Amino acid sequence: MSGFLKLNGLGKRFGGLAALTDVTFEATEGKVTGLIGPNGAGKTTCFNLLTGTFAPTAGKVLFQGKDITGLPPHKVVEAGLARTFQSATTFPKASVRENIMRGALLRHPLGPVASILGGATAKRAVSRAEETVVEVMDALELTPYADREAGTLAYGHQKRLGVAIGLATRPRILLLDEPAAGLNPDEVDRFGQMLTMLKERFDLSMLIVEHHMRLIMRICDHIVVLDHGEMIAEGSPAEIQKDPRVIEAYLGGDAHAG
Ligand SMILES: Nc1ncnc2c1ncn2[C@@H]1O[C@H](COP(=O)(O)OP(=O)(O)OP(=O)(O)O)[C@@H](O)[C@H]1O
Repeated sequence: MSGFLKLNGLGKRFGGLAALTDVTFEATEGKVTGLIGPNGAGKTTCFNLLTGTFAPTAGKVLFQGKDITGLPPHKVVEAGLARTFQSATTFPKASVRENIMRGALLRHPLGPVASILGGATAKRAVSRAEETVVEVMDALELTPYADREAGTLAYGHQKRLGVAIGLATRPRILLLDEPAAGLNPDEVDRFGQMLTMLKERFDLSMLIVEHHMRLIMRICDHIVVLDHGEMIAEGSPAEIQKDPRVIEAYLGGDAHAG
């Protein structure tokens, strides 16, 4: 099976609850794929299966031809697939620069021997990571806040830091989990422009879970819709907007359309 990021018959049960059933789609290289659906549809579960937080109970995940099903999170990152988080900062007491540096060192960890002995390889890895941090801070307009404690940043900047940490792992595909949640409409628009710019600048593919429909419709090339753990539609933004099953899922549920 060829393809970029392929989910094949993916399923997850939590005890008696089928959180995800037989989900099959592909996120294409160089494109932005949206994953949408009402609350409880299974979007976060799907992300957790892709990033190694949980192992699926059925199906496979293939990334660039390699079976990454059930790999632990650090192996998934090494394979080139990174996620950002809904709550932005992992280390609120560390500076913005240090937080991003942790991301940069995740993809190419120094390893215990190199860390202890230092040496040319370790120095090269650190200087490569430092270059990445500078580039990522610049792209996300976080350079002025480099030395600020991450936990003291304004909310919108914390969201950007969440993206920056994922981006610093130099992924081939970035998974964004509700990156615009809690932003005001102007901030959402700016965020959308920023994501489009990041995609070009870092030659990225993206898979994005988001409730802000305007943002999704504007930036996605392809959209997959889940409802009650099952795929009910996929297609272009124009196709999805007029799909009767999608309209019914949203009108019948308690989703907020943003
Ligand atoms: N760790 C877990 N243990 C048990 N049930 C879970 C767990 N994680 C998710 N679920 C259940 O799986 C279903 C799908 O949840 P999930 O969080 O994936 O949906 P979602 O589409 O991301 O929702 P939202 O838009 O509200 O974030 C829900 O019924 C949820 O209660």
